[in-house]
Amino acid sequence: MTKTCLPAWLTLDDVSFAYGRGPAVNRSLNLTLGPGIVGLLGPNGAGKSTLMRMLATLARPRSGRILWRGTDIAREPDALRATLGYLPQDFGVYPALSAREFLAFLAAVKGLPPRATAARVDECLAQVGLLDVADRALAGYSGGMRQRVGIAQALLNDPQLLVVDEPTVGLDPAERLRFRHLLTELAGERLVLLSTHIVSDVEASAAALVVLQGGRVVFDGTPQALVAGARGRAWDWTIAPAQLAAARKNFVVSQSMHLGDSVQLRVLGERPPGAGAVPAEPSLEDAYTDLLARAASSPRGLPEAVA
Ligand SMILES: Nc1ncnc2c1ncn2[C@@H]1O[C@H](COP(=O)(O)OP(=O)(O)OP(=O)(O)O)[C@@H](O)[C@H]1O
Repeated sequence: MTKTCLPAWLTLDDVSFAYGRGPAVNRSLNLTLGPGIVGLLGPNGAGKSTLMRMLATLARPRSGRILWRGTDIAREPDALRATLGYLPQDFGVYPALSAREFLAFLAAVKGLPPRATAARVDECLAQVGLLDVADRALAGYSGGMRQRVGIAQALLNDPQLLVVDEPTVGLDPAERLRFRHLLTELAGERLVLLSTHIVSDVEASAAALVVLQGGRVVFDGTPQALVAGARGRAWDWTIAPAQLAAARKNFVVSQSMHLGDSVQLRVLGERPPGAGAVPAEPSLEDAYTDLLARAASSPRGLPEAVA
């Protein structure tokens, strides 16, 4: 996927982007991605959507190059567009249309050959599990079903690069799970770039993670490597409820659970937070929380251990 995996399908070479005055993506963006699911994690405002818009050829980097299989997409955007599927964060549907009508419309917009459209639309609806309800008006679809329509439209041209921007926002847990399974099924020989700020969205499926913060890549590697970076820095600590506010203020707390008259915390940091704290095995969520805290406190935004 990133760094270690070949072949390199998508390469970002010193990419930067700015809206007006402030940089949204800094000059140092360098990534090499291959097929499989790549989770793009980062807090709000990290630059995930901006990066995805550049990959979808909707925004041009201010500097640097994005290469799709060796071709600079700024010079030859069609090389990528022909094989790109994109589900934007703000994907909207025409509520009066059925899924089948809506996809047929988008197939025409995308220039699919008219004779092949009906069959391809049904294939895509089947892939996302919506064939049975294909003739129902989209107004009656749940949020999760609408997102699956979004994936179906992104699949119309059988893309090699599928860019999916925060697809699970607003979905209930069952729909979220179903959506994750769907992306795993679709990955195969595609590069699926899935952006989210929810670690569990990518925990089970992504073989590679890229973490952005403040427009910089602060981690690029496997989930296992991210967890390894937090080993020795996670502590379980049981305190009285009255100490909770101070603990939150003074330490990086990734989890807290009230147990009767005490509170059990998972704290991240170099040293034990206090008496009675015991070492713990960090989860991916812990490692991500730790990474963001370290990146935020580092002057260059890059923690030494993961740079
Ligand atoms: N159209 C715009 N004009 C000006 N600034 C923008 C615009 N879109 C985004 N930004 C700024 O660029 C930075 C990166 O935003 P971006 O939407 O790419 O982040 P994100 O990681 O996708 O965040 P979120 O999870 O909230 O969508 C932020 O500081 C944001 O305020």
